[in-house]
Amino acid sequence: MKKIDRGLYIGRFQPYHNGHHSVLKRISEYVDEIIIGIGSAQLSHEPGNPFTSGERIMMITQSLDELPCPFYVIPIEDIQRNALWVAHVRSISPPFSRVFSSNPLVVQLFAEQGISVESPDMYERQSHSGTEIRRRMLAGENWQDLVPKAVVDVVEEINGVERLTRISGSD
Ligand SMILES: Nc1ncnc2c1ncn2[C@@H]1O[C@H](COP(=O)(O)OP(=O)(O)OP(=O)(O)O)[C@@H](O)[C@H]1O
Ligand SMILES: NC(=O)c1ccc[n+]([C@@H]2O[C@H](COP(=O)(O)O)[C@@H](O)[C@H]2O)c1
Repeated sequence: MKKIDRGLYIGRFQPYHNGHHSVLKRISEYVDEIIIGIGSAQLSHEPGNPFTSGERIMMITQSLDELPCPFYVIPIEDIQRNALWVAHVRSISPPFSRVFSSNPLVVQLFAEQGISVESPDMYERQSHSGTEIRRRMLAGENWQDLVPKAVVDVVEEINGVERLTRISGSD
């Protein structure tokens, strides 16, 4: 049976931005397939987590139409027990042999289960973070240049900036 080198990349993607996009394009050069795990999938309509998992799936899928390897996007809800989280992820994900994340808790939890985690280099981190993009959306500043065009289209389709403004009590 052929062993497929499948990598798991986890994030909240609130929203998906050019930093995530550059990491995924880089990873796709050396794994056979990629699983993109949408963390905190149950959260939406909060200032720090404005978009639903379905909306995040649209952002990611539409941005990655030219990725050179197959990819899967799966929602992963949080659970109350960190010690069981890796088993939870494995129970719902396609099988994977490695993980990509820079989140220290994610790195620790997978390492404790004997799964190596690679932390890809950051891409222009000062501007390319979900926090900065949400701040710019609220401030009426340019956020569109920090995300793939497909993400701009999805945010427009769902009136995402208006939603974020309302739930942040900023209008
Ligand atoms: N600019 C970037 N370049 C490369 N990787 C990034 C960048 N920003 C975030 N990541 C990584 O992407 C993964 C998912 O992160 P996440 O979706 O929380 O993005 P974030 O920009 O850090 O969001 P937030 O600011 O909302 O916490 C994490 O491993 C994180 O380290
Ligand atoms: N106990 C848990 O449910 C648990 C533990 C570790 C990470 N996570 C999730 O993994 C994701 C990690 O993504 P970030 O790197 O974007 O923070 C987050 O959604 C976080 O909530 C969940």
